Amino acid sequence: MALGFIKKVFTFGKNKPAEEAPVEAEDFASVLDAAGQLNADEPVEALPEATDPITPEVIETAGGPAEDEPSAELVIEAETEPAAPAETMAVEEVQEAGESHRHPQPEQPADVTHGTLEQDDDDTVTLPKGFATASTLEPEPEAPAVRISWFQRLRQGLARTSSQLTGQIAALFTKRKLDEDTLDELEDLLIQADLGVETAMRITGALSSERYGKDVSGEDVAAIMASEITKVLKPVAKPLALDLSHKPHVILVVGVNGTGKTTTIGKLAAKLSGSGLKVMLAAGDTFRAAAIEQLKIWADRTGSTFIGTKLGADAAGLAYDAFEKARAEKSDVLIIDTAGRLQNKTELMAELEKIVRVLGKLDPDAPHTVLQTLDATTGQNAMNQVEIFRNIAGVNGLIMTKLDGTARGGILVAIAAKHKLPVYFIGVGEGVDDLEPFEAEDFATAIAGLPH
Ligand SMILES: Nc1nc2c(ncn2[C@@H]2O[C@H](COP(=O)(O)OP(=O)(O)OP(=O)(O)O)[C@@H](O)[C@H]2O)c(=O)[nH]1
Repeated sequence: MALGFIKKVFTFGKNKPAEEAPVEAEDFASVLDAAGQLNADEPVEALPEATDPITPEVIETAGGPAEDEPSAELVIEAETEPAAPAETMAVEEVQEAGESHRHPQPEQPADVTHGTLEQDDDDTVTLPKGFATASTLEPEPEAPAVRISWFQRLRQGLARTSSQLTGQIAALFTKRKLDEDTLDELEDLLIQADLGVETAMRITGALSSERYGKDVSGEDVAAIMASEITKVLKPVAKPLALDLSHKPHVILVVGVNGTGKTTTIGKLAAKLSGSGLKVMLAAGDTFRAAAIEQLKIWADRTGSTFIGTKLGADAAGLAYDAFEKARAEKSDVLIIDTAGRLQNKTELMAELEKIVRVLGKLDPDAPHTVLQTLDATTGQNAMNQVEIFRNIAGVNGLIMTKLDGTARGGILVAIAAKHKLPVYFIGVGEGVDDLEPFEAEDFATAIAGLPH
């Protein structure tokens, strides 16, 4: 099916199996330390300066309201389990030496099927698990070994959040009948765990209607909590829909500095390029040399094309140049990194608005996805950040990072309840494969400390 005639849409997520790595581990080792971070001693080649395609003083409203639902024409098709990006293996190898918290890529069962996407030149692209093309609504086949392995990692990541919560709940419900006092105390606990007032009330309401006046155990509460949290999360747990008829589908990544933008872009690029898609990464955070260099390293290690500019250059100009270059080179996906200096909100707003506006000059629908990264460890701040970036840049999807090792994972539930924006992926580590599609039930079960 030629892309020129049929709008190809596929969705994106889930883990991939490991396979051969054509890139040598030492290629990464030379520029990255064991945590996958930039080795400052390693030089990065000089970058061309971007031109400014528009006059900066004309500031229009950017983005528009965030969309809660992807377009109805985004249809999902059966998919197959793809080959893992080569970089995944190489990074694992690099990490083996020094990082005990890294998890090996799970073994892929032999019977997992593959998603394919025919390109213009009749080449067939094998999509990673979690991607789909447009001609079928078939659910993706289960891959039990991968799911179990992923759930264990998720539980491990959310252990601090769940053990704090379940420990307090268990203490509260030791030999107590469910009455108004215990319900009030439970509500306070749930709110303190960052789950949000709305979800806390949902849980106590459900518990009250099922068990009022009866003996209640911590396990009973956990089961009801998991069920109610699943209901809150299900509507936002969506795959990232890519419309490849755009060539490139432009993803603008926004968020406060340090929330994991660059790392997440690298992880996404690894998934996409690993499935055979042509990916370009644009270093739109022109304020920090390290951010530019870090993105270049991610481009190299994921086999993506890199475009950057000089420090302090116009980010919108870079975005414009990147879009033109990605188009000329027929890239499938262009991912643009941005600065996230909330310290100067006016400047940040002007910059992001301008990026959105110049991209719109080349394609009125661009950026096709505006993705915000949120750092789970910041708790309620993450909630406020969605408010801000949604207004500034028209955020229409979220990725929550650093869910590993935080006691504040509950904030994802509060954000889902309030903003109702799709949550595409969650980050549970710094490694290239530590990004997983967001699954409502898995997350709710893990946070409630229940077995899968
Ligand atoms: N533990 C953990 N660390 C993460 C995760 N995602 C990103 N990080 C780390 O968070 C730090 C900041 O990540 P960056 O990708 O540089 O964040 P950024 O938003 O691009 O920040 P700036 O470059 O300052 O704009 C790095 O040390 C990452 O390795 C995650 O899911 N878990």
